[in-house]
Amino acid sequence: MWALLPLKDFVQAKQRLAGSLTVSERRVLFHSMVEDVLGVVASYPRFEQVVLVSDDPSAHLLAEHYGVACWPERDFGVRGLNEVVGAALANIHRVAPRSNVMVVHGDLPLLSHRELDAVFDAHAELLNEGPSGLSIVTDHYRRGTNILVCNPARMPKLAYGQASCELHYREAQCLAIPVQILNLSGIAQDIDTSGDLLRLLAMPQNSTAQHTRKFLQESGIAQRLNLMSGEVNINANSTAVVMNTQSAMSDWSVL
Ligand SMILES: Nc1nc2c(ncn2[C@@H]2O[C@H](COP(=O)(O)OP(=O)(O)OP(=O)(O)O)[C@@H](O)[C@H]2O)c(=O)[nH]1
Ligand SMILES: O=C(O)[C@H](O)COP(=O)(O)O
Repeated sequence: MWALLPLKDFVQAKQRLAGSLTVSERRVLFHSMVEDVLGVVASYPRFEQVVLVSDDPSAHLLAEHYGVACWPERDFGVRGLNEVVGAALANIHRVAPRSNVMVVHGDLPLLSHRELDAVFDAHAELLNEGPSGLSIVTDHYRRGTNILVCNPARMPKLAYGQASCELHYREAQCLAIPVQILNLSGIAQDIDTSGDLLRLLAMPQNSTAQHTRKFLQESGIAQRLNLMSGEVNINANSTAVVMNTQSAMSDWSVL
């Protein structure tokens, strides 16, 4: 099994956090999450090869540091996550035609060897049904595809974006490729929004997400987000009071 990590330009990453984090905070946050993911993936003994696909110089430095490969995205001559992952899978198929590939996203700081074991074991079981299979590890909302395990020789058209879990699942079914959706709590917790960051910060500390937690604490982002979420609650409470007042007033007018 190969691991493939597509990483967009670090300054472009995590746009959905633009309302709460500055550009440079988003860049360092993404770097920290990628370090957490790479720490786990690069030391996982069941991967034959780990390869990043990115044009960002930071990705190339990280690859060197963790002793993994990094393919420049520009070499593929395509743009967009689906196209880049598709081209990289085709390349893996050329150099290692018998290998399956696990596509892992960079925003999964809670990834662990224990959960990778669970994905490997579940996928091996799926392959008892035939030579190809598709395993999707989805997110908390069962919408996204945080990890995809596939055989590049026989797989559905990639559909990362909105509701990709369902699209990947249905397309595999149409092509009669055995397919399964896996729920694993660490992998399910990708970091897209400030709510995701608050959930991560509220979790008991363990050996996962260490770079990410350290950055959030030392940068002051953790304190800032907690403060902001307190303010949101206060505002939500006052809105509730106003609504009660209004309904009380309408009761009065009815009387
Ligand atoms: N190499 C490469 N990786 C990509 C590209 N687009 C997304 N990715 C990576 O794919 C994974 C999922 O990314 P997205 O959810 O699309 O983007 P994101 O940066 O996590 O979040 P948003 O900017 O808020 O959408 C992350 O590891 C990204 O870095 C791309 O065009 N090229
Ligand atoms: O289709 C998907 O699952 C997304 O592109 C994955 O990434 P996100 O959950 O970070 O958006």
